Amino acid sequence: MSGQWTKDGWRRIVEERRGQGGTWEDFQMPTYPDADALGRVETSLATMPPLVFAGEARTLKAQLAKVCAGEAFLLQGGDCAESFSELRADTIRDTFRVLLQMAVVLTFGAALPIVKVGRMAGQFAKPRSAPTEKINGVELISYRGDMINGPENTPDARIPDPDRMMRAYNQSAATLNLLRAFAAGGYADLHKVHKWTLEFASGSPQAEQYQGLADRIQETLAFMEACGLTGDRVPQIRKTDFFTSHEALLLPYEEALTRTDSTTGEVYCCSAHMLWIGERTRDPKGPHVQFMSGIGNPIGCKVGPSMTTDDLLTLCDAINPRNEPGKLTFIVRMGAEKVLEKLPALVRAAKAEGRNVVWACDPMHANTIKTENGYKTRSFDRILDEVKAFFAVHKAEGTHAGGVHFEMTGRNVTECIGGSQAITESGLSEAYDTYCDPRLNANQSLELAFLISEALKAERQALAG
Ligand SMILES: O=C[C@H](O)[C@H](O)COP(=O)(O)O
Ligand SMILES: C=C(OP(=O)(O)O)C(=O)O
Repeated sequence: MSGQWTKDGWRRIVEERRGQGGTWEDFQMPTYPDADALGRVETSLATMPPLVFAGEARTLKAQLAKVCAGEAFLLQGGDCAESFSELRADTIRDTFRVLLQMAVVLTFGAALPIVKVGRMAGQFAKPRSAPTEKINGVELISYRGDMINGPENTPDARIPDPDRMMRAYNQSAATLNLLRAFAAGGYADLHKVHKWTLEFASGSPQAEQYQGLADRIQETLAFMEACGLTGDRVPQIRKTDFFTSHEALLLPYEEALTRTDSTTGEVYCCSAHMLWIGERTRDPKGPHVQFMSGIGNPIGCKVGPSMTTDDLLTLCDAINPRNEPGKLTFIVRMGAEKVLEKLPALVRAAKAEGRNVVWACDPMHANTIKTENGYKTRSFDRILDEVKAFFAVHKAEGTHAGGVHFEMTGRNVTECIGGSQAITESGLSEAYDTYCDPRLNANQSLELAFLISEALKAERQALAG
C-alpha cells in the first residue's frame, strides 16, 4: 500500500474503479440511492461512542498470540447473519451458552485455554454471489444483510437504506451489553456448568455426554476449593473473556466507527474486537485490505481454494507488517478435499517465511449445497471431514491447528443435514430460519465440539509421545 494510511483511503480505490465504469457492488457494497442521507448517517455514527475499547482488542490480540504459539485454541462462532427482527435476550443467551459449552468441551480435549469470539453484535452485512436474485419469477436486488437492506421479497425492502446502519449500531450496542453482563456478571461462572444445558437439548446423546463432563468439572471445583483455590483467587472460575467479531464488509460503517486510541495514539476500528475480510473481498489491492491494513485490531482473512502463496504473503505484509503474533488469523474455508490439496503449500510458505499467523478452520463456507427442495444446506459429515483434513495438514506440516470458525446458533433449527439428530433434506423445512446460510443448531454444535475435542486430545497425546 503506498502513501500514508488514512481511514478513508479505501475510498480512492472505489472511486478509481467507478471512474472506469465499475460500481460499489464490485466490492460487495451497495449503491445508496440517497447520497445525502448516507452522509448524514455517517456523520452521526462518527460521533457515537465506540462499541469496544481499544484495550480489549489488544487483550484479544495477546490471547491470539498464545494461539499462534500453540498455547491456546480459538473458538469463533455465531449467526451467519444477525437480524433486526430477532433481537431477543434469549436468542443472544442461547448462542452464548452453546459457545460456553463448546469451550468447556474443547478445553478438556486440548488442555489449553479457549479464546472465545462470537460472530455476534455486528454481523449484519453479507457478501453475495450475485447483485440480484430471482424470487418467484421476480428479479430483486439481493439481500445483503439487515444493515444494508431488508430480507422481505419486495422491491422496496431491497433498496439499500443508510438508516439501517444506525439500527445495526444500536442493536450491536444492546447485544454487546448483554454479552458483557453474561461474561462477567455470573452467568459464565463455571459452577453453573450444569445449568448451561438447553432445555430442548436435554436427553440428546450430546447433552448426556456434556452432563458427564459437567460432573467432572463440579468435582474438580470442589477439590480446588478444598485446596483454597476459590473464585476470588482464580477469577477465570467466576467469569470469562468473550470477544465480538464480524465481517468488515460495509466500509462506510467501519470507517465511521474508527477512532484514535487516546492511550496509545494507535487507530482502532471500534465496531468489534476482531474484524475479518471475506473470501470475496480479500484482493490485496482492494479497498477492504487497504482499510484493514491501518487498524490495530486483530484481523481475520478468509482463505479459499484460489488463494496463492504470493497473495497470502502479500496479505501478511499488508495486514501485519510488523509480523506481530495474534494480529492475523487466516480462516481457511476450502472444502475437505481442497484443504488436503491446497493448504500444505500455504502453510509451508508462511512457515518458511517466518510469518506469525493463526490458522483457523471454517468448515462451513465451501460446503454449501442446494437441495432438490430448494434449501441451501450443509452436511454435518462434510463439515467434520473438512475439520479433520485441516488437522491432518497441520499435523503433517508440524504447525498448530489453531482454531475453528462456525456458523451456528443456540436455537433448535433444522438448517444443516446429519449429525446424531439425523436431520434429513425433507426435515429441513421444520425450522429453517436463517437469513442467509445454514447454521449448525445447538446439538450439532456440541456434537462437533466433542469430536474436535477428541482430535485435539489425540494431537496432544501424540506430541507427548
Ligand atoms: O455467507 C456467505 C455468503 O454471504 C453467502 O454464502 C452468499 O450466498 P449466495 O451465494 O447465495 O449469494
Ligand atoms: C461470507 C462469509 O464467508 P466467506 O467470505 O468465507 O464466504 C462469512 O463468513 O459470513
